[in-house]
Amino acid sequence: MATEETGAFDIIIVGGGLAGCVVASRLRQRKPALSVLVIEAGDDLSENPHIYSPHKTALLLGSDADWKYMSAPQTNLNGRSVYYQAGKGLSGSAAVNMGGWVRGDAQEYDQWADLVSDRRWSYSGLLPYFKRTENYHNRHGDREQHGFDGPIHTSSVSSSGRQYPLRETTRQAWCNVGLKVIADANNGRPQGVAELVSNWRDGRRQLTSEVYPQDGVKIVTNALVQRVILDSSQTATGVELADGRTYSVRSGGEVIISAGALRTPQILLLSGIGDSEQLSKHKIPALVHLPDVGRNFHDHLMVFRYWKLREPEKGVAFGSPLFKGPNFEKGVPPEDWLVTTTVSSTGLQSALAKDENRSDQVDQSLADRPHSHLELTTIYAAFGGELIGLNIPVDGSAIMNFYMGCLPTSRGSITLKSVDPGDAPIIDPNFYATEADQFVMRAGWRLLSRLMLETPEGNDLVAEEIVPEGHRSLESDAPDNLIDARIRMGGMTASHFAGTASMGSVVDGSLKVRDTQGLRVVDASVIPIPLASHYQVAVYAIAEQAVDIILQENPSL
Ligand SMILES: Cc1cc2nc3c(=O)[nH]c(=O)nc-3n(C[C@H](O)[C@H](O)[C@H](O)COP(=O)(O)OP(=O)(O)OC[C@H]3O[C@@H](n4cnc5c(N)ncnc54)[C@H](O)[C@@H]3O)c2cc1C
Repeated sequence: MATEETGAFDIIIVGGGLAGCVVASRLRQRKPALSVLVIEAGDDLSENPHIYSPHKTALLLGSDADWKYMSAPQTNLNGRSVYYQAGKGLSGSAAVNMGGWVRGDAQEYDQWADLVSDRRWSYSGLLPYFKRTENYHNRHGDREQHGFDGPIHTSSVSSSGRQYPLRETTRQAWCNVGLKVIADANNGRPQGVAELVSNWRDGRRQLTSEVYPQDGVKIVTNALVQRVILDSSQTATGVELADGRTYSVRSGGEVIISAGALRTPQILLLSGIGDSEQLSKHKIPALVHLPDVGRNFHDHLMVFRYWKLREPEKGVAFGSPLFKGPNFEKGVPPEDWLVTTTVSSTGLQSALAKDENRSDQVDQSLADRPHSHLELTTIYAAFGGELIGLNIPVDGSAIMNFYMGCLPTSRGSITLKSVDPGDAPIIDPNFYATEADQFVMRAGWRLLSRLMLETPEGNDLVAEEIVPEGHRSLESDAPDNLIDARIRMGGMTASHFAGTASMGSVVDGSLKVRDTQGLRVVDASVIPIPLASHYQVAVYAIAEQAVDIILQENPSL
């Protein structure tokens, strides 16, 4: 039975994740008189013993701080379902993430702004907000590009004092495959070999709910929001929880959905906002027909490869008793360089042309200049091999590569499984569905083969590739079908899910849900196209800009 909680708030935020905590904090800092309510499905995670330490991050997988989703079977990944970790609790996925601080390439932000005809979302439009979040580790860094008094302290491998034995070897190997070292990849021009930057601060996670103080914000945890309540003029008047409790916003106030890209579309749909056909299938009254809710789901597909070291006794990888010391506790994963690069434009053009025969939504501009299509790294550890049937001992005898396609053209969806908000939605990233994505991922595979098998440094370092049963090591000239087989076998999410309440179709440039009043979405759902970034940086900036927009555009607050 519905029970109404007393008092009407100025602002109700659904989801106390990364974006929700930023918006709540900044609104109260700017206007202390505002009454702000945050409703979060999970716990306050600040007491969780595994949250703060980089080396305990792996223990959060499958814990109470993880929603523990499985995707729909992926046709193009051998029918496998992919595990989707997502943060559940205050600070959301920022409480469980790896801490990579990767702003991405200005080109995609500019394309986003073009798509929605709103320069606020271009790279230069977002730059003040990237800077507002950031407390950049290099005091001599570029002041045009970096912030030095924001709440999030960044650190690079060297600024944190980490010293890995393979630093010079891996740097040289990347140079030998034709890539250049750059001093700063977080200035909108990331292509090259750059030191990994993260937001571990002296080896400790900066929990969003702490570094963005929640003073004066009313926070309700362990409370699952079922739907937004709309009145007859489609104005948001409050929210209803799965247990029947309701909370109201005062006239002129706002409901902000910040439940993340997997759950925000579910809440919209359960509120009667979405594709009327899907809503009628679930007998939900269709209040606002917005067919794109839950569509345009994009995510980065990532793949690991493993290498047996020639001289494991040298202690260059995690697991060896020689690989230790406080420097190794200041961040994860153990690696020096993050590499961003493009692919051959002629190859990509012909892949895009093949896709065009099947769909009219192919973005040919992806091949018109050198976009940041690939991100790659060498990690001085070997984990996650079980996924492809490998049992690699954690004894320092192996290292691995990670790589991901940054600008996928495959699009998936989030749809309702049922009307029960406790049921996870159907998560279908539709990975590896296009020729363009296959071309890019094969190019990444081949680049790693060159790096590890065809450079002097790789040859000195590596005895052989550790391959799943029935497969062989694949050199850079291996045929497409053999590379595909390995990608289909091991591909998984890089946890950069977005796009399910996209700007331009579901929300407008001011983050307002179309054809409604007093309702916005502020989280990764609004990102309309893939970015060559790790999304926490983008979401911090989106949330910071959202606060300016809300306060500028809503005179009643
Ligand atoms: C395992 C993992 C590793 C990652 N690594 C990195 C990285 O190294 N670098 C990087 O930049 N990015 C990384 N990311 C991505 C980054 O953390 C996310 O993009 C970012 O947190 C998204 O912010 P958000 O506000 O959209 O959603 P979230 O931070 O996920 O917040 C959503 C919140 O809403 C809550 N919620 C959901 N449904 C409801 C409901 N019905 N009622 C009430 N509350 C609800 C959730 O519990 C959650 O707290 C990673 C993500 C994951 C999952």
